[in-house]
Amino acid sequence: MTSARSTSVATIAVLTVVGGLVAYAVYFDYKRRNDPTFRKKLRKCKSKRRAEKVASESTPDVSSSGVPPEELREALQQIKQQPLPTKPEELESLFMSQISMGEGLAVQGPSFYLQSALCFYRALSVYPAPLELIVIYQKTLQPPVFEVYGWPPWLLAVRCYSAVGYFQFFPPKSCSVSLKHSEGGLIVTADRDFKAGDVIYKEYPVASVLDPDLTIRGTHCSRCLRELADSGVAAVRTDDAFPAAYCSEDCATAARVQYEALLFSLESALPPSLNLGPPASATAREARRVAQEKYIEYVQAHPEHANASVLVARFIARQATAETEKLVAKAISDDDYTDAEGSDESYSLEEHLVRLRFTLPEGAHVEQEGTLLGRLLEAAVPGFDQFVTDNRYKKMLGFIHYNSFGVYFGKDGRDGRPAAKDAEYTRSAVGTDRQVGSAFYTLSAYLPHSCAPNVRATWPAGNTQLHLVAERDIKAGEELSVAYVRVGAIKVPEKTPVVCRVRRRVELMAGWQFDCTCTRCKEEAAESSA
Ligand SMILES: C[S@@+](CC[C@H](N)C(=O)[O-])C[C@H]1O[C@@H](n2cnc3c(N)ncnc32)[C@H](O)[C@@H]1O
Repeated sequence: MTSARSTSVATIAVLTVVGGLVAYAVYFDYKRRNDPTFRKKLRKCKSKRRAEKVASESTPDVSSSGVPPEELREALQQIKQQPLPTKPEELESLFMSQISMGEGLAVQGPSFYLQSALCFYRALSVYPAPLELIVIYQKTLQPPVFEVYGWPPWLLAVRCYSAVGYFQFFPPKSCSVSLKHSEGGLIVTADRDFKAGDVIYKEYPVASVLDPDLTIRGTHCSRCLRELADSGVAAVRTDDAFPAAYCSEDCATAARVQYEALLFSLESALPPSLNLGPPASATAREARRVAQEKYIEYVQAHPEHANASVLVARFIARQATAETEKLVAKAISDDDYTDAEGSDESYSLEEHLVRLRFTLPEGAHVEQEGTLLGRLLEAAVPGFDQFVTDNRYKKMLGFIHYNSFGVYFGKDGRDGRPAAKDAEYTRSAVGTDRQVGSAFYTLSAYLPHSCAPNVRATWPAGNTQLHLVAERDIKAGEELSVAYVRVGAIKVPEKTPVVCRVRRRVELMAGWQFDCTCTRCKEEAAESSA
């Protein structure tokens, strides 16, 4: 694959095949081999882009198309409102017709560029891997058509949702559970019988973060949260803006590839092989450093959502880099989406959030934090700030905060976690105050709470790999539930069941704003009123 990346044409062909982008790959390859005009156009575009790149000293002006932004926005809005087909064959046919119409319009001259670009945009919106398609567009379309979008490629990529069915691919069959619609929303059910103690599935988080006190002490891996004394290798430390120590070269590389390079380093946020722009100037690098410093200072001074804030930043970065990972050789294994085997990523990462419940965090603090994160990302990839609007940031924080797990090791977790003034709740069967850090898991996020849960999230590997273990025998089709809070005694047993019940319910209300309706709560309420 590496050698194939030496020419754009080969890159495109390889990328499309690697990504499983059959429709366009077949179309593109067919045209490339059989259509001399297309080949000529491709060569012309390539040399023009090369000449432009050499001539250009600064970041290209992405809104140089001459199309007024309002007109463009309105046109895109209209496209978004058009209903999309649901069947794969209809989507494919829509995709092909838009591509072909877009190409037809593009060759008719500048007055058709907007219409042509809109066709390509519509094709993009039904495409499962938008960034790959954008790269193909960039390499094949005439620059004015490409640039008429007025947005840089990354921004477009993360804006586009896959229209291909999420439930078709998620959760992966190997997890042995299903997501089902029920009256109360989505539930997770067992695909087969399990015995007490069985591991139902294993899952790595999309984003994880070490607790602030451990980050400062540098005792645990910043990515997999493993205790460094346990890892048997010297910690790999980085000089990046955000303090980080890693248990291994693998973890350090994975963190770098997935989020660190984009968020907290001064290196290019885009893999060089994507060739998406000139290198950043010294001024741009300094602006980036300042933006990172300001964001970090702000997050550290506002501990209310300290872990969730970093998780959101890492999630956003992960979302962007996940798309590019498909384009470049992977430096890490494939196992950080749902389980150790990886999953079929025919949907965008953000689709994992949109079906979950969330609370909307309020206050100027959240807005300010979103703005600072937007500026940090903008300094790394121009245009990215438009993606992190106040409202959007608030929602993402709400999703992640509401659905994250507290990662703890051993039976009862750790002692001595500093008490926070405003507790940041995470789901934890031993209590948030015994965790080493927080993590967001795409599949486990769907698990509801029960005070008598039938499954338990455990971390027996001493890192963020979650093992979902059956607490008792489970029948196929049974709904799975975990404890979001401590439901039994840990070290200090509560004196009476009533005290225990009240504490659980208070914590659930404070952390997740719901009144627990589980069978145990109902039974205990009936007993105490009898
Ligand atoms: C992640 S969701 C659980 C899956 C959920 N059925 C859904 O629609 O996504 C968590 C939400 O489910 C509801 N929930 C979970 N456990 C509950 C419980 N024990 N009692 C009442 N509501 C619960 C609450 O509204 C909570 O906000």
